Amino acid sequence: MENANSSGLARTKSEQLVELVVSALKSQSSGDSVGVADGDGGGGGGGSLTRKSSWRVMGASPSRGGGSGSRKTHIRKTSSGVALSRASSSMDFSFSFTGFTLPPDEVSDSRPFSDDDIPEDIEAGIHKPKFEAEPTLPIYLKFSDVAYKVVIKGMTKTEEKDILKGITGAVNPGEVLALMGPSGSGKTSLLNLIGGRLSHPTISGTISYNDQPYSKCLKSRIGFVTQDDVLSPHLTVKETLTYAARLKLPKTLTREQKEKRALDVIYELGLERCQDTMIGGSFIRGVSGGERKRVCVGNEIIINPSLLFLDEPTSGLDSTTALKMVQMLHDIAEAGKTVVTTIHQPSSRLFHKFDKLILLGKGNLLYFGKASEAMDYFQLIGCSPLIAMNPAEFLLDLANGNLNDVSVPSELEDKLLIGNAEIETRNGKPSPALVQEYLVESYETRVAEIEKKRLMVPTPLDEETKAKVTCPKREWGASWCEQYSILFWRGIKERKHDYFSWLRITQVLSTAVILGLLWWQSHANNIKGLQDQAGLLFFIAVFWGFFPVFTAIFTFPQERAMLTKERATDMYRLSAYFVARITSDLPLDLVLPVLFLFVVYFMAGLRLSTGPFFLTILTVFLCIVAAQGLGLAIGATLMDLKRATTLASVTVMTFMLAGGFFVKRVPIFISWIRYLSFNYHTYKLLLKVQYDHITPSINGIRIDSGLTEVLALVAMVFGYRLLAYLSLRRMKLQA
Ligand SMILES: Nc1ncnc2c1ncn2[C@@H]1O[C@H](COP(=O)(O)OP(=O)(O)OP(=O)(O)O)[C@@H](O)[C@H]1O
Repeated sequence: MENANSSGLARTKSEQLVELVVSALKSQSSGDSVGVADGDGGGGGGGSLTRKSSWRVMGASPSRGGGSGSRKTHIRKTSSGVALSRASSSMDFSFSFTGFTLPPDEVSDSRPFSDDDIPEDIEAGIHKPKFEAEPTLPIYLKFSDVAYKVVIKGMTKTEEKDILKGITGAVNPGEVLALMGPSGSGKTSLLNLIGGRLSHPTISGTISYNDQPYSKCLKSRIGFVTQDDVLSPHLTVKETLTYAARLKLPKTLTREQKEKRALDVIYELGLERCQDTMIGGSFIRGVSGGERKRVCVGNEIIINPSLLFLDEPTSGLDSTTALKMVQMLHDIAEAGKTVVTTIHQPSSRLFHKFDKLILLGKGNLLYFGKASEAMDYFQLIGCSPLIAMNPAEFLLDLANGNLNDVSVPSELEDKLLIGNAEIETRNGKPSPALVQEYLVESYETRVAEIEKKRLMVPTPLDEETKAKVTCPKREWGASWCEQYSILFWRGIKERKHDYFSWLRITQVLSTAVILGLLWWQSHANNIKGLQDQAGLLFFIAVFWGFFPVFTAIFTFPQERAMLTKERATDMYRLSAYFVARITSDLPLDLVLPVLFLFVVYFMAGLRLSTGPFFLTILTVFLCIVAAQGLGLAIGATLMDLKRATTLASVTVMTFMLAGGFFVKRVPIFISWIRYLSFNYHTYKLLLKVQYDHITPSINGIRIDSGLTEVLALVAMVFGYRLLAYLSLRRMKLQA
């Protein structure tokens, strides 16, 4: 093993410190981080951040990038202590809110990277200049007797289901609270409730933040990492975090400071090597699962939150990566944050990283207290493992009511002796329901009251600090114009892949060539030729009415999860998002029709003059933008792709039939429908552009000034979009 002394780069700090670290390394056989307190640093109980120096001493392997077999020693000093880790075997990233540090030079290599890779700059032992992070408000979270039920409407009857039944708990700054329990026990519901994400008339109990109720301004102090990683697949790690920083961080910071904060987070989370790699998704190879999770965490910690909630941050990760993740949460808490996380089946090493634990079973509270004391508590009530067991496995077995390899409490044994078949399972153990009942009762009689009394003790903060969790109005990180500009460019980056896909270009160009060949050098100098060309113009009006509708209906249903997540943290105004979304589509949407018309116009020999050519392009643009509006409105109103595509196909077909080409004599009671059809207005405008110098009417359609058609299309452009916007607003209220 190499140690710090072997690195020439590490000799810039005092020999004493290096010795201290080396001895710590020797004593550390597990590979976990070792923190050596320097003064009163470590705990973070008070929660406020102090300015700290931050430097790292790295025992680098001789070659940058490191041989696969080499072990690397990481030493980090902060004023709160010296942190050391051996990255090859364990932690290759750690979090320190002891002050953001300058990131290394950008690493050009963007290959997908393994979680075990060690960032080159860390190996090189570059000294990081200190960064001043604003201290965060310490938040004491308490919740008492929290209950939540839902009404489930069945085919025949409606019944109430208790999701949470009187849950009590608390977590302080500097602590990590783990919510554990079997699947469906209510962990996510509890997390959403205490994270201010769930409001429902059936919720009862009290939840307080520094003894104050939830207020909207807490949103900017809370980070919430959801179970599903909602990220844009086409953005790189760096882009994702930079956009988040620019939108979320306060207006008082400059753009450069915000971008630097994003780089600091990348550095703190050990994401340097993949910062230029796309996030990826189902169809695009991107970063690894562990990196993805870290990006999600980065997205939330970028605002330097006081309270961090995480829903299953370790799900889908291997045990080493999961341990790194939990170690990181531990580091975040140590910097004075309050961390609450749900966890499924932690390894025993991971279990011991939690300060407090809540064990849930079918919505009941089975244990709340120090994680380290959970085993003692269950031993006290007569449930001890009979074989060596991972504590988490033991607790989950209990929460499931499974007493295999666990001693049966005497109280339950007595009940079994009475010989009631309903309470006994085949292997002679008490039934899960009976075990659950016993555990709930034991907790209620032995612990619950004491814990509730403890919660009554006021938070150790002065009134002014406590009041900081309430505020009259919310603050945006950026002005409306900045939000618009950031979201506009983000939209362009996200979707440029879709728009310029070769498939789409081939589709449009091949249609154009086929049309050009079918109408090759057609002439409008006789009635038959005129009618033929009118057919082509009608097809153009239908083609460019059809495509935009069917691409636009996907817009909001596909972005719903992202929009809900980002709006939940007040990242931007809905209006800024909406305007950015619809305008960022425009330049890209207008390129393809220009290509299309260049091919068709000249191959088909339409009116060869500059004015009509550009007016044709303008007419098609107007048609596209109006049709897009319809697609956006349908998508935003229904928010369900199946229903949206069904409605869109019926509407588009109706508009096409009412477009004035197929039926000339429409019954009066239904003839109004043509005025709703953008195909009709586009067709009329195209006829005007091509033939107003030849004839006053074609196929029974009168050619007039064209003003009505332009006004109708403009009204559709704005009207449909307004409808879409209002539907999104309504969706937000429901979310
Ligand atoms: N809105 C709801 N309507 C109906 N049932 C609900 C609702 N919300 C939660 N539930 C039910 O409540 C129970 C707890 O759900 P929750 O998601 O909180 O569990 P969990 O412990 O987080 O599960 P997992 O570990 O599988 O994610 C589940 O049985 C779930 O089906």
